[in-house]
Amino acid sequence: MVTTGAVNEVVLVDMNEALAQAQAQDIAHAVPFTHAVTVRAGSYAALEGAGVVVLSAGVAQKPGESRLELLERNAKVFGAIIPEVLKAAPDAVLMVASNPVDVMTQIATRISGLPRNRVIGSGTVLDTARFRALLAAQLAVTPRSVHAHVVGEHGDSEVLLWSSATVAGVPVEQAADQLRRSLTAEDRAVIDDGVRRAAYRIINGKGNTAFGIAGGLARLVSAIGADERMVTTCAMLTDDVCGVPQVTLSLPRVIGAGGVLDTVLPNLSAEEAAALRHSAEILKEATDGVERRMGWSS
Ligand SMILES: NC(=O)C1=CN([C@@H]2O[C@H](COP(=O)(O)OP(=O)(O)OC[C@H]3O[C@@H](n4cnc5c(N)ncnc54)[C@H](O)[C@@H]3O)[C@@H](O)[C@H]2O)C=CC1
Ligand SMILES: CC(=O)C(=O)O
Repeated sequence: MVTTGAVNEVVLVDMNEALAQAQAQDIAHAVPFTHAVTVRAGSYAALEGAGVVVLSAGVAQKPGESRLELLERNAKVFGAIIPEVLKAAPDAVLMVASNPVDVMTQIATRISGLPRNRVIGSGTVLDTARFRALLAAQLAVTPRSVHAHVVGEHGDSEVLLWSSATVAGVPVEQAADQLRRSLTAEDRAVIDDGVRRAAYRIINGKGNTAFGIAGGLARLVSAIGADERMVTTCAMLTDDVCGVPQVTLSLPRVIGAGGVLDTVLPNLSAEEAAALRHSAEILKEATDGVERRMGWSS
């Protein structure tokens, strides 16, 4: 957020106050090279007046662990922090990054009692970026010129929408022919694996992922601040996804002042629709289970 100038103030809150102080100082020392942003650490009270509060507290995956395995631990953390956040910043948009992000977004929606469009999960904003980056490299164009989306879970069951992926409005298979680049079934399988397994590979190599999600969160925050009506994939509690009711997952959403303003359902092939339904069912089961166990079922 500091490097993009998306905001004019960043406050870091963490139960490890020394860590928050140290991170705030380190980040503040980059400010002279970037934008006029104030960066400081503080208590929950320091969030007063915040336009967006990013929730990234909790535990992260260890090498080999899936996102869904973090569920119970992070649900308890959200039970503790969300009331504190809302006491200080009752008008903020909540942006959830903690994993498993789709389920955590639904939990945040329930605990906060806020309208669902004010509780956004980063969801597949990162997977969509990974898809665009890998597809762009394959086609030798810049990622910004590739329009392609990943929908469903931010996790193992996510769905790469190949059927609607385009460059200059041209379906990617045809674009690849015109650009004299290979995009065979094997190439597509490598890209699919590169997107779906990216977090596992990065966590194996460096212990966490940080820069990609930071880029995605900063982009979402700036779209809210500038009331941009930017369309990007992110997660929100949704009435019906391919026949699965009341499930939180990612679809392309219109982001502006106040959070999610609208949703666009892309055209799906029969295979993509079946995969999205499967992803929705996995998330529905995980969310219903944790809500029951935590006594939050309505
Ligand atoms: N949505 C996405 O695409 C991504 C999500 N993540 C998720 O974000 C979360 C954080 O990841 P990292 O920053 O790598 O982990 P981390 O372990 O470095 O940071 C988590 C922080 O939460 C704090 N914390 C824990 N319980 C707390 C509480 N009750 N109150 C206040 N602070 C508390 C800890 O002190 C720690 O500093 C994880 O769940 C991770 O899986 C990480 C990267 C990408
Ligand atoms: C950690 C995580 O969710 C990611 O990098 O995709």
